[in-house]
Amino acid sequence: MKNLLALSLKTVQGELYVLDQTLLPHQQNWLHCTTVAQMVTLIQRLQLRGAPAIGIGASLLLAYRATQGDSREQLLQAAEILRAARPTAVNLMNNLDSMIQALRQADFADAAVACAEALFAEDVALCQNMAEHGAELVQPNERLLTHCNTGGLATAGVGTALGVINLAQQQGKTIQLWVDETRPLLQGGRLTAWECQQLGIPYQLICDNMAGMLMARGEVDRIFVGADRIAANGDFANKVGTYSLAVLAHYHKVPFYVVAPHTTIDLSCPDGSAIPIEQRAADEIRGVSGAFGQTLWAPEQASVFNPAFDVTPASLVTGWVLDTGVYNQQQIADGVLEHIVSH
Ligand SMILES: CSC[C@H]1O[C@H](OP(=O)(O)O)[C@H](O)[C@@H]1O
Repeated sequence: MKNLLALSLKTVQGELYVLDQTLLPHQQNWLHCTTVAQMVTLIQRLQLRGAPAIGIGASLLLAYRATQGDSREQLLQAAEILRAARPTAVNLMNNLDSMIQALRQADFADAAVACAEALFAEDVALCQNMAEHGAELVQPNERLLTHCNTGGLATAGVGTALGVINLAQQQGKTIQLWVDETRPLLQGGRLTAWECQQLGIPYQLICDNMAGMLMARGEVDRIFVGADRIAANGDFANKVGTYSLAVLAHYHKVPFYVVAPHTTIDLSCPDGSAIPIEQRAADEIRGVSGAFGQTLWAPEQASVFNPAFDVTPASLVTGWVLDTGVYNQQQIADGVLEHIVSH
């Protein structure tokens, strides 16, 4: 395997390493990943997270196993196990389906390595294309808002929504960014804040429940979020809290954009109701770290509802920023997503 370098993934002399995102921003700990079970755990614990990144990480692990002499049958079984690691982000399934096709070739080991490397390179290019299309929407001095983490940590390239925001900043548009902390795992407060500090993006961290009052005060000009799966009608699943943001944006007439590569589109989902939503452990919500280093716990007996994602209907979306361009509701209703996926 080639040496590959992304913010949360790298291959060095044929070995695969994953940056443990649960320890960011305070520790940068690269984990050497050699087994399927290890990769499944990394994905399920969100040590490796972000729709594109988990698809690429799983594919690179499969390619690594191929270089270690695993048989085609072992690799096909591994692909099915990896494919089921998390249920919502369709990039995982799409990428592994490409790997499964490669494993059906006669020279399956070389084909698997080539496929994983191609998926990595593809995502780098898709991220750049999304950034360029999306940054054109941003006007100078706008106050932008984003939810969760959609930067380099979540992809192989510059990111999706945060890639758009970063390029607008690089173009000298002097934007400001409101960063939703994104309860319960603080992908915004820990990861987007960390990326913004490295990128020099001026940001202010807010609790998710503050976005509404900022919009009411006219302090949000445009919102960019990512996606884990986009249905054929343009509905999409993204980190929980996205739907609430979209409703508030609609009410306050704030332009609301979803940014995703075409590898996030799933035409087998006719609308958002068909998107499987991952349910996660109760303790992710029951436990909150206090300001003095202690953990504040809700009652152990507390019954908890902890969906990792929610679904935003296309009717609340101003535009879809994809690697192929920016699309409005009419274009989505006219079936542009099917055209994009089939070409
Ligand atoms: C470009 S990442 C897309 C998406 O993935 C994140 O979910 P998670 O942190 O659970 O992997 C979040 O929904 C991002 O918007």
